[in-house]
Amino acid sequence: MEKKNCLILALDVTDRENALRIANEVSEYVDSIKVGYPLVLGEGLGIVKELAELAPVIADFKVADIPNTDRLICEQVFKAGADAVITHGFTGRDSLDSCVKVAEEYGRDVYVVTEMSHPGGVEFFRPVAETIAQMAADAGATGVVAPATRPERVRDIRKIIGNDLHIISPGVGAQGGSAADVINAGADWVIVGRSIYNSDSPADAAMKICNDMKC
Ligand SMILES: O=C1C[C@H](C(=O)O)N([C@@H]2O[C@H](COP(=O)(O)O)[C@@H](O)[C@H]2O)C(=O)N1
Repeated sequence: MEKKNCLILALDVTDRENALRIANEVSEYVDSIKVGYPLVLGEGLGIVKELAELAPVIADFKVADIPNTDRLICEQVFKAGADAVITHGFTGRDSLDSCVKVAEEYGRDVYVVTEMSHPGGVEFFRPVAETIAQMAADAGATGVVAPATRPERVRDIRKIIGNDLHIISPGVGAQGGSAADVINAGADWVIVGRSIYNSDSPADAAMKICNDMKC
């Protein structure tokens, strides 16, 4: 993913028409579009290829199964046209290796969740987030997901993974995180959904976030 504006749109709408409208409106401001279960369950995996015409697509399926099932999921994700996949790390090194292997076969990217951004993210992820981050680095993942709601955790995780891996950071706006603060803490991109797609002007909302970050 080329870094231009440091902004990833989390397109968590559930209908194709709205998704394509918003994606077209903000495409000049976003480096990537993250698509997850809400849109894919609503419209099918075909939406990935349509959106990939506008920007690289990150498939956020939080892949978290045994290695063989992870392999099958990642193969479908990349065949559908996604440039990257988001996986969990708590399922262990063998499952992550399976995702990374498929990504390497397709020349695509893998991002690993370390600590989630919502309040519950500290209950079980907090104690293992650094271990998962180190595993992601050791396994050759492209990067990790770390919480914009806790910029200090992004600093901690950056110390673990060094500067070779990317940090993509959700939790800006609707969850209370600041785009500028988390970029200053070491994130490479922020992931923003509701503050953009629920705005009366998604393009203006995206532009303002980009201006705030000055990345
Ligand atoms: O810890 C995580 C992991 C996960 C992710 O990015 O992998 N996300 C996703 O990031 C987006 C934030 O949306 P909004 O809150 O701006 O509307 C949503 O698509 C969430 O599913 C998090 O919010 N926190």
